[in-house]
Amino acid sequence: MIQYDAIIIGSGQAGTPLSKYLAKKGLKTLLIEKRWVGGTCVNDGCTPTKTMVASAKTAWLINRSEEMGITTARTNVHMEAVIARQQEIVHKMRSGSEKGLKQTENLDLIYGEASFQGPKTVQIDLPDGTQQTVRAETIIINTGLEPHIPSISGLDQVAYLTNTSLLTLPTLPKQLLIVGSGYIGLEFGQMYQRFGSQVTLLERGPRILKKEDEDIAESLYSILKEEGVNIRLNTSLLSVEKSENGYMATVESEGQQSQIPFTHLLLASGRVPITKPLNLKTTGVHMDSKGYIPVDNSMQTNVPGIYALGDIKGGPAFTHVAYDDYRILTQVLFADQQLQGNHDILPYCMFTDPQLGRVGLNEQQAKEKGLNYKAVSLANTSVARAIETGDTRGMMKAIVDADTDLILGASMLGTEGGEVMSVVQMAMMGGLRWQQIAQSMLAHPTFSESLNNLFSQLED
Ligand SMILES: Cc1cc2nc3c(=O)[nH]c(=O)nc-3n(C[C@H](O)[C@H](O)[C@H](O)COP(=O)(O)OP(=O)(O)OC[C@H]3O[C@@H](n4cnc5c(N)ncnc54)[C@H](O)[C@@H]3O)c2cc1C
Ligand SMILES: NC(=O)c1ccc[n+]([C@@H]2O[C@H](COP(=O)([O-])OP(=O)(O)OC[C@H]3O[C@@H](n4cnc5c(N)ncnc54)[C@H](O)[C@@H]3O)[C@@H](O)[C@H]2O)c1
Repeated sequence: MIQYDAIIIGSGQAGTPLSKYLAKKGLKTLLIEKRWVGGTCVNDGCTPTKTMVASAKTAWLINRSEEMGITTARTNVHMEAVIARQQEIVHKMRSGSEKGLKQTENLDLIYGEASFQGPKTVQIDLPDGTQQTVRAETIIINTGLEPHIPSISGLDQVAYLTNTSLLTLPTLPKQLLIVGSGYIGLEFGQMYQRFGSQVTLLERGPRILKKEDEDIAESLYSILKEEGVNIRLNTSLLSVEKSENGYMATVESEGQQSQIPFTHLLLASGRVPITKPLNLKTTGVHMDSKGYIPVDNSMQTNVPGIYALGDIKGGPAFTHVAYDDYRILTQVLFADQQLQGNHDILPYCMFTDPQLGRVGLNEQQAKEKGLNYKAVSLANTSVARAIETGDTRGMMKAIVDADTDLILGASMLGTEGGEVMSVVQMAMMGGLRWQQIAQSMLAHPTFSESLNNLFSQLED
């Protein structure tokens, strides 16, 4: 049995940089990965989807080029080339990351599935069918999430897709049925509608984006409808079966059953923690009812020496949160500090087009918290940069504290909404009051310049 100082299970957005950091600090470190280095983000999350969103935007821009005074020949989408471009970028990032790990002194990378045999002992099931056992005083779990597969009658008869398998499908689905209208459903749904599929999104709730403000969700809903995405709200998928030309779905909406034909099915109804294979019962590490591993402010589980980072610990599931967990743990282990991620001003961005950049509180959260707030919004039809660049869809919205004038949060639904949101995030981090943004000189004509107009409405 090989003894290490630290073992990291899962090469995700926290585990990968952490393994290099620990090894550089002189700890004999082992990183165990069952699939691909880089985890979800690099391989079947952020990188491939945003690469394909860019291809889909190109198709969309070409299709409306006449509005900008340019005519082109008919648009042809070559799915094989779109997928090849995406895979090339993914492989480049993955192999760059793998090379960096392999070149790090004091660091071993072993491909295989890890499971605990005790609080300090881990077994690795290697790809050749053999096992290896390793030990360490410090063990970090960074195993992430996987797609939730809902129990739907007839699903075993359908070669359904997930966010992983759709990324290597070389053909364009004719009729793509998507279960779930969360980030994954919306990003893929719009992307494939733009590539030329007829997309139907099923959402069992009464609206898309239930965690976002209703006016923001409504604005994005209209944008997607306008592009031809068929969104069925209050609708649950009951069963699927083979039909003459593909498949048939039976759905229920407000007590009524109806049928939807489809050629491909994407399951995007949420993601679940990968904890089962870890055999945590041998460690005494607690899981919650959904299988997430709760941690304290120092990222430690209830068992001393076992830590959990990234999506597996529950809470917001984003790459930058996992990376922040890595930063926090390095402070805890080497600077003896108990830092806490500042999730009050948590930023995130959904990469539909237009993007939805979000930071801090939205109006419904401010209401739920009973805060004394003011909300202000600006349609992008009033944003000079949006008019000039030919895309006035969406809106800007901000929430401020009515007592302190500090900015509580923003929702930026618009072209480069993520970038404009980041400007507001910096203002929040710096403790600026809304008047300072309303009266500051911002470069003309940028999207961010319209923050002047957004916040100056509060002067009335
Ligand atoms: C389609 C999609 C798009 C996304 N887009 C964005 C985005 O634009 N922006 C954003 O911020 N976030 C995005 N996310 C979320 C983001 O990918 C995750 O939040 C992030 O990857 C979480 O990182 P992590 O470190 O927790 O784990 P992961 O990146 O999920 O890595 C976990 C790793 O652990 C490995 N593993 C699991 N069990 C074992 C085991 N027993 N033994 C060994 N290895 C194991 C897995 O194979 C995996 O490589 C997206 C997610 C998806 C699915
Ligand atoms: N741009 C980004 O940052 C980005 C992009 C993609 C994913 N992600 C991360 O991945 C996580 C998972 O995304 P997701 O979209 O899979 O999950 P989600 O939980 O965000 O959304 C799932 C949706 O499916 C609906 N649903 C669930 N079961 C259903 C059913 N049987 N029939 C109809 N609707 C059903 C839910 O009501 C919900 O609206 C996100 O929370 C996010 O953190 C981030």
